[in-house]
Amino acid sequence: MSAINVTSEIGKLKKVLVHRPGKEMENLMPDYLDRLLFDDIPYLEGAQREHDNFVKEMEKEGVEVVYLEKLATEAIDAGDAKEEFVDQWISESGIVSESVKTIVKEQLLAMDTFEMVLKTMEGFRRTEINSENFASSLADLMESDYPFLVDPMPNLYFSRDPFATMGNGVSINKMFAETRNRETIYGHYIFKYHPEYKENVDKFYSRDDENRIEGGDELVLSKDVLAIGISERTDSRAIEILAKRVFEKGAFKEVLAFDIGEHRKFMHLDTVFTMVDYDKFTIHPEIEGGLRVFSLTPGENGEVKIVEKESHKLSEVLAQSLGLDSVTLIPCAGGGLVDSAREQWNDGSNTLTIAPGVVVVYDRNPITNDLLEKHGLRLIKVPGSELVRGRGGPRCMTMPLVREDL
Ligand SMILES: NC(=[NH2+])NCCC[C@H](N)C(=O)O
Repeated sequence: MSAINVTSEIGKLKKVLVHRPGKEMENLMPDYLDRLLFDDIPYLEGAQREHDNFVKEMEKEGVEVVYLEKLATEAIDAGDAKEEFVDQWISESGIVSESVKTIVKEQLLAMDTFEMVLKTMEGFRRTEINSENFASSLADLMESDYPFLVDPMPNLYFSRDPFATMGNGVSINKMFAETRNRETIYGHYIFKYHPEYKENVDKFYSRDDENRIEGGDELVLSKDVLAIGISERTDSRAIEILAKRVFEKGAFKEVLAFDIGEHRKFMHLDTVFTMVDYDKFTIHPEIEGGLRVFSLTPGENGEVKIVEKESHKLSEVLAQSLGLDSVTLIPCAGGGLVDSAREQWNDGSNTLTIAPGVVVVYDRNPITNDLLEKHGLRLIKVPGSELVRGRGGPRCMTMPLVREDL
């Protein structure tokens, strides 16, 4: 029996993984926001209040919420892998000087495992290491004006992206930017050592794979169909490789690849498209009409057959692949140029469905929310004005581990 079961985007959510924003947020600086994929600096206590409320609302609906930092700690302890983890984290940290590596390793190993996990997420300011204690390398001296020895990982609360569950398996991802690719170490250790997740979980992708793919692009439309965005973050080659592997396992029968172009504002497919009911989707109007969609299905001799869909109308493609007479696409903020741009930017289309027709949304997108309610959806509206400064919404902040089958 696998600890992972995710055969749709809308089946009743039973167990979900999140990360509570931590001190990594207090290592965001205006000069380095681009490097860390942020557009503003959240207020940590406000973001934590909003995140705690988000978790409470899911728990009120009967969802078991587990935290990445806790699962990673349990996995590292279960595998007696603290030094292995620290060595790997240091090798990916960007620290150049051997003496600094030694000092940082000693500091981390002196902490209890949970504290160590949180510190690896937070990063190290240069001032945390007494400069007299280490012989600087030339590289260190050249970088002395950069205030961090090790960058923080402020995007970790977007637990949707570093790995993605699908069927009874997982895609541990290779991510677009270095700042986020480092995040995948936690999922790697969970699926390597955690007693609940180290066995009976199919591994469809690995952080050691070459081509990039991120969980915001990976949607489980049904027990048979995956939708994956070709985007700023996900390479078409990665989709082909993943499709071949899920087909080999008999896990899915079709992968729909949506070409959404390479745009920061549409960084992932789930920023412009999410499933909210058996036959209803939120959509950003800019992708509704002329989207190139490719259907990947099992071919001869284990190959993948790829066909470009003739129709560029998403509604037709979805109805056909999901075996529905028709689907309803609900445009973000009603589709108006100004309103939909404003509300998509604040993740009006990035909804989390916790049961068919029951959807968690940010309260700050009133036009989209009103439209969703008019389509008969029950909304759970949560504040997110600090959380959204990282450009992510309720779907971004969650990774389903168990959903009931439909
Ligand atoms: N699934 C999502 N839409 N995730 C949003 C991630 C936002 C994050 N700042 C990034 O650029 O990666």
